[in-house]
Amino acid sequence: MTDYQSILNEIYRQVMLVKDRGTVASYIPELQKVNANHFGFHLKLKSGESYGVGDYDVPFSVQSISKVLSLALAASFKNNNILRRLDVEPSGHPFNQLALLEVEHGIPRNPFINSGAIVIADILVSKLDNPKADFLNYVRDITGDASIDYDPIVAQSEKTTGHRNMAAAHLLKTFGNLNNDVDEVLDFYFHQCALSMTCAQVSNAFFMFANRGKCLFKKSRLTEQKVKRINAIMLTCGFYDEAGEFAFEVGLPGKSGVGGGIVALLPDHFVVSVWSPGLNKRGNSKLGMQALEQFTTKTQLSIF
Ligand SMILES: NC(=O)CC[C@H](N)C(=O)O
Repeated sequence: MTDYQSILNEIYRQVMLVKDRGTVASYIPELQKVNANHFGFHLKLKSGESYGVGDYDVPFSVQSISKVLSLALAASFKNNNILRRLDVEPSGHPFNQLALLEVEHGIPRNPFINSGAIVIADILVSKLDNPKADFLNYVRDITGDASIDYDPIVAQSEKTTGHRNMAAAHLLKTFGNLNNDVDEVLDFYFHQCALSMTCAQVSNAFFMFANRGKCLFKKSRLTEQKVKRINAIMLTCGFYDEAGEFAFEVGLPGKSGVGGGIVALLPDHFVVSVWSPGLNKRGNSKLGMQALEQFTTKTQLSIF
């Protein structure tokens, strides 16, 4: 039997030797205060068994990792019109790029770049009675963990500095691809990104994507077919202009966030979550990518 804990310990030992941990995100001022030396790694097998090393129980700002959960909730509604309002192609550009949105008439390339996630936020604002509370309850529900919450300071920090997202939302509005009030949609989006979760909680939230739509203790609202599709979008678009590199090095569907978290999964096998706040040039966790590459190499478990 594979000794997962020893594999995690070995990865931890190796990443601790790395000198260049990347750069902590600074465009959201509150994120810059996070200590770059954190490192957490958590593995959850389909059987429910869990393994962790380092700071896997320390909460961090999940940022764009939340975009998969908002997509999952939006996709669970009938008549969501998702595929009429955005595409499912990799953008090959940074997550906050605006040029493509203008050229492509307000149809975002995919739900994981910011403009696409803002369209998904618009759908949720339309569908939910109390968008922020209902989305939080959804995340608590799929993880079975009522302690998960937003970090209001991070949300406020992004609200005061998120001019590119404001520009994206206004551009979407001019193309008729944003139905609600721009400020209301962005307030929801900034809170969604400011969810504070540990690696262990992120693994639990993403368990349903590795388990054909079933959460740890209950059925999710997602059909198997929708899970298959969301996993495909994670593989092709989860890392923006580094999606190819992640598939090449790690070989799993996954999603990153500028808080330094990455979650990845092998359908029917496991979910793995890693957190190291230092980012590479493309805004993905530098050590996180390295640790996941080691994990799929050592275990020989990837979709390829
Ligand atoms: N890649 C990310 O994690 C970006 C999320 C961040 N909240 C933003 O909108 O810029």
